Amino acid sequence: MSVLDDIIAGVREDLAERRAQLPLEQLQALAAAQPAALDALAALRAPGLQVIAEVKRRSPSKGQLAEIADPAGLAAQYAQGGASVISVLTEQRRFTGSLADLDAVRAAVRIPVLRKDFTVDPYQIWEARAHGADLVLLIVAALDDAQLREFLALTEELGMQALVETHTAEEIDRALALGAKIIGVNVRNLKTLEVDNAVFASLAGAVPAGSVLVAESGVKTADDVAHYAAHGATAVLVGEALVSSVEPAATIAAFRAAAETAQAPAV
Ligand SMILES: O=C(O)c1ccccc1NCC(=O)[C@H](O)[C@H](O)COP(=O)(O)O
Repeated sequence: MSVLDDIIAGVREDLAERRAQLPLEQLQALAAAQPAALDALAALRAPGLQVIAEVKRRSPSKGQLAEIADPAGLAAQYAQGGASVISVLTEQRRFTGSLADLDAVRAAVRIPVLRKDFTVDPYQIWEARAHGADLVLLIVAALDDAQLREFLALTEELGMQALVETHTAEEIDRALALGAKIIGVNVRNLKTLEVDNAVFASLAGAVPAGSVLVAESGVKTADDVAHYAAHGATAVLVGEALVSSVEPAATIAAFRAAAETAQAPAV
C-alpha cells in the first residue's frame, strides 16, 4: 500500500464518523448559509507570482513541523506578507489538521482559503463550503475521471474553485480534458514522498500558456521560487518553509520579490 493509499484509507474512516454525526442534508443547509465563496481564480491571476501559504503542523515525510497554537494568527501574518490564498491542511491522522483550523483561519482573513485535504467524496466538498472555504484540493492520482468530473461540477455549483493536483504528464492531460482551471504540479511524489523540484520544469510545458499553474512543495528558498517562476509558475504553494519561518510575512514578501527577478530558462 502506498503512502497515499494509506492516508486515504484513514480519511475514509474519519469521514464515515463525521457523516454519522452530521447527515449531508444538514451539512448542505450550513453550506447554503455561508457568504458566497471568494474568487480564488482572480486572486491567483493577479499580476506577479502568487503565494499560497499553508497552515501545516506535521507531515508523513517530516513528522512534526511546527506547534501552531494560533492558526488564525499565522494566517493573518501570511495575509499581511502578501499571500493571495491560505491553504489549511485539515487531514487529522497524518497532518494533525482539523476543520477547527479551517474555521479559525476563515474567520481571520479576507482572502480565499483552500481546504487542503484528500478529497474522495462529495461530502468533503460540502463540508469545505460549510466551513467557509473557497477552494478544495482534488488530487488526480486519487480519483478516477468520473469522480474528478463530478467533484469539479460540484465545486462549480457551489461557486468554489478546485486546485487540481498532478504529478505526471498523463495526470495533467486528464485534468485539462475535464476542464480544470487551476492546475497544481506537486513535485512531491505522494506514493514515495520523494521531492524533486525538476519535476515542475519537466511538466510545466504540458500546461497551456495562460492557465493558472501552481508549483507545489519543496519551496525552501527564494532561489526555489525563482526557479519555479522562471519555468512558468503562476503561484507557489508553500508549507514547511513558512510554518518554520520566524518571520513568515517577510518570507512571503521575499519569495514574491524573488519571482520578479526570475529569468526565463535558456533554450
Ligand atoms: O508533506 C508531506 O509529507 C505529504 C505526504 C503525503 C501526501 C501529501 C503531503 N503533503 C501535502 C503537500 O502537498 C504539501 O503540504 C504542500 O505541497 C506543501 O509542501 P511543503 O512546502 O514541502 O511543506
